[in-house]
Amino acid sequence: MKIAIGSDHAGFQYKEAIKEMLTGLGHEVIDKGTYAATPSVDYPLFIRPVAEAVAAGEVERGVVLGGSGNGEAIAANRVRGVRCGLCWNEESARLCRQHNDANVISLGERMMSEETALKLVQIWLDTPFEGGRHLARIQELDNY
Ligand SMILES: O=C(CO)[C@H](O)[C@H](O)COP(=O)(O)O
Repeated sequence: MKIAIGSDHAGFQYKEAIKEMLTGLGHEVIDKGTYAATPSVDYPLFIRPVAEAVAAGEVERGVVLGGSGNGEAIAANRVRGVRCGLCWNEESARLCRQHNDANVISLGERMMSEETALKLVQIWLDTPFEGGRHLARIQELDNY
């Protein structure tokens, strides 16, 4: 799968770890930055390109990271066609695929261990969308 990834300074360390894991699993990863833990940078500048790549179909999925993941999810969801879920545990990662067909995941590096972050990305990648009653709901997001 082709996956775009981006973070600010606060998500940089996990971005690198997730990138390594995804590459090891055979995915093609497009890194939209930031490219170092310092200096401090503004997350919209690095998250927006991930979301736009997903919306344009250049990649199938996107991973965004920051300190909390909140602003990163907000930034990604400003792009039409993006459904970004902020995830904090295994169930939230599973549900954002099953119910929301989330094409972008947002994680907070200051909120969880690196091991958890890697696990949540794996779950989000492996879990299919349920469809059914959830299909009309996600369609209404764009049709409203
Ligand atoms: O999670 C974030 C936005 O939601 C940012 O990573 C966080 O706000 C950065 O904080 P600081 O400038 O204090 O390092």
